[in-house]
Amino acid sequence: MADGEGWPTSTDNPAVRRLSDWPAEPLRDLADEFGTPLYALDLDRVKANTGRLRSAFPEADLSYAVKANTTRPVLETLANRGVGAECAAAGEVQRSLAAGFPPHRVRYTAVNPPARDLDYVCGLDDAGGMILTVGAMDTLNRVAERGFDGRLCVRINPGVGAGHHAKVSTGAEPKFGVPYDRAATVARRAADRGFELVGLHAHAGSGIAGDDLSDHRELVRRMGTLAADVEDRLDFVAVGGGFGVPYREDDPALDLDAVAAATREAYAEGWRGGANDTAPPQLAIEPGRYFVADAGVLLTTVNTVKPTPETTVVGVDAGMTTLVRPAMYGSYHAIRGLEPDTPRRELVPCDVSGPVCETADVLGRDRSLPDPARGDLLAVGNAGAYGYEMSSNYNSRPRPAVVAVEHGEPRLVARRETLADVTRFEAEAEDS
Ligand SMILES: Cc1ncc(COP(=O)(O)O)c(C=O)c1O
Ligand SMILES: N[C@@H](CCCC[NH3+])C(=O)O
Repeated sequence: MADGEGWPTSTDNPAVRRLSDWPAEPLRDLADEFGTPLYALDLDRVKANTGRLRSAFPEADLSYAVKANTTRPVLETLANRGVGAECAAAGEVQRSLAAGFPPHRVRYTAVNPPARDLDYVCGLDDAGGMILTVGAMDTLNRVAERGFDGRLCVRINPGVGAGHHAKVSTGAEPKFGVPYDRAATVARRAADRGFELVGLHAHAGSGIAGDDLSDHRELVRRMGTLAADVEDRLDFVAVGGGFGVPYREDDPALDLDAVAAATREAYAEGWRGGANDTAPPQLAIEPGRYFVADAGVLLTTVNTVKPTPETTVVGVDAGMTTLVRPAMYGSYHAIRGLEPDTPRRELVPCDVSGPVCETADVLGRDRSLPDPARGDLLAVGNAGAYGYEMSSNYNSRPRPAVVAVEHGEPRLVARRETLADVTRFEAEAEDS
């Protein structure tokens, strides 16, 4: 592929990139060169998404929820643009530091943190300025036991949640954060114990849609009120991520400016409700999906076509071990045929199914695809977020490869696993 050719450019910055917007030929070239199943990531789109977040929220501190996609080029791209890293585990902290996020731009949000995670984070020599977010008094005690003397943030359970599925609505789930009515006390206690309390944090859930921002507003309002109740001067109030992207081809794009306006208004309302006439702490946001979802597609090859009385089953080489979201949440991902003659083929109702021995292993049900044939290449949309990241070795399936494209130039970022990789961590049988 020649430089800049074939891919929508980063200067072309529409609010959404749909699967139908991806040019077919460069995707076919990638599949030819790297094989399938293959995740393809367009780094220029990640940059464009970053630009849109920045212009909608110019006043906010912007972090990336690393869990959405931890591949090295994505992390490097965002670290180079001054975005912070919001991490959910020691491994994410390690990856973020290695990719160049300065420690003071890294936050570790510890949810029931395993001892090994706390040992790693509290023991970092070069952790200067890193922020540890705790969501329970018990976690605060464990952090204190390890002599943590860095910056601290308290995660709040705001009592309102939102999200595309109950399984990812976190805001009201007792597991996450200090209950709202105890939060000011816990925050004050942390400050009294000598911790440098710099922030408060909450996250409603993942996949907030634009048509109903009431829960998001309520969360932000409550956080504004709480910030005013905490006597210590805070640097920031993080109101999470969760900005949704359109998964169906005709879903409307999220109106980011409207989300930003609602966030701003609700924050000011909460802060003023606390009868405080000083400026509030800086707002902080930490989207994951929004940065990367539409920057990625999953390429997969048809290996079986089976007409049945109900539908045509289209067997492909990617499945729930490659992309688990359809099986896990019933999520919809657009699927498109990429063969040059697809426009001339008749549309056929299909189920696109993977190779795993589970009924849930269907990437798309009741889809209309150009009359499928063995060897056809298909693309699955919005695969940049929580795709490769949630892939697994179930059924002893090797994980797919990942390729990143920047200015039209592809480079392999994760090689395809082999059968030998699948058993590489097995302890050798002891000689008897
Ligand atoms: C604490 C926290 N912050 C940010 C995110 C990012 O969410 P999303 O990828 O939906 O923006 C998540 C995941 O839901 C999260 O748990
Ligand atoms: N993994 C979820 C979203 C993130 C949940 C983490 N809090 C998804 O694919 O939609």
